[in-house]
Amino acid sequence: MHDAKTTATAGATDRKAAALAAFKDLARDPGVPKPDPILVADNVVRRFGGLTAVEVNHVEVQRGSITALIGPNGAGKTTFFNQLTGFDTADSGTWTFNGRAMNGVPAHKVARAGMVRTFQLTKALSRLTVMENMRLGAQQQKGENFWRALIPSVWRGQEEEITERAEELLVRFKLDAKRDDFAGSLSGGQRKLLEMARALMVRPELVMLDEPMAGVNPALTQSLLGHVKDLREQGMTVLFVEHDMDMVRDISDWVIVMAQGAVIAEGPPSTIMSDERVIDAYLGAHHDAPLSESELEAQLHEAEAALEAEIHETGGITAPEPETAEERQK
Ligand SMILES: Nc1ncnc2c1ncn2[C@@H]1O[C@H](COP(=O)(O)OP(=O)(O)OP(=O)(O)O)[C@@H](O)[C@H]1O
Repeated sequence: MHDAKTTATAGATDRKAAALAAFKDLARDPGVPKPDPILVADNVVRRFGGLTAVEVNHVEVQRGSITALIGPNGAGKTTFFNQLTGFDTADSGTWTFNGRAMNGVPAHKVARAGMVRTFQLTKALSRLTVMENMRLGAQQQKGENFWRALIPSVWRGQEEEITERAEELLVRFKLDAKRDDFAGSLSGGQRKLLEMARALMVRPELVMLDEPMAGVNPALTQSLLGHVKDLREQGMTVLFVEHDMDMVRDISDWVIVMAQGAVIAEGPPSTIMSDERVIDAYLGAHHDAPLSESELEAQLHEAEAALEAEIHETGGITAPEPETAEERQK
């Protein structure tokens, strides 16, 4: 039965309710099948020398949900993200996004297919302005099309569309006043917002966030949480890695737990931390000391160098490729 109140708030409540309904009767087993998975991974293995960083037998991510991926330090969460999004090459394994095989697909094509990620250490290039970072989000995630770039009327139209989309997102993320500031002048939290806004330039279906709350001061916490919930309200699927259990409890519909490279448990956020397998994994884990300022800075430089190399490969920040349904299928 629909009364006036439920109708008035239908947009927000329906999405959350639909996500929760999808998980309602699921077993709490690792790899449990979901009613409508957008992402399905099988036997994904990544080794570094003698260390097996990832060994995921089977996992599914439910479409339209906010799913948290948690686990102790070194569990393989970021490495697993890297495999799925084409930023690193798995030793073996297969995975599909919307039913389409994605293993071996390079990062910009993964993004073009509608699956984007953000980074633990934000990759916002500090020597580019906020707007330039946004424009780069459209181009860099989509790759270059040499022939289209030769037809000025085509790319001029796209340039306008890209600028318009960037402006719209900057307003939504309250970064429009910073449009012409260097990304390097932003606070940690503002960089996280920029990273999320930049990922949305390609209108993704699945947004993968790597520790969206790390380094964010409390003043921006609620705003970031709101933006993540908003992604689901707009029909996107969210998979995020996070250590902050308050955030996990607050926003996720379902939690997947990794330890020592494998998925060891799944369940609702309200009870997952009382699962014995999860307690054992956290108690048995080696706890790293938090990174020092200089270690964080060094990692940021490394991430920027990697991104700069990537930009160099894809050829700068001009002449982005158009986005059409036909192009996305390629
Ligand atoms: N490029 C690499 N070379 C060698 N070992 C690596 C590399 N990347 C990750 N590892 C190792 O793989 C394991 C998994 O690391 P990963 O960063 O994926 O874990 P995580 O769950 O994301 O951890 P955290 O929560 O601390 O970010 C760790 O033991 C890590 O040291």
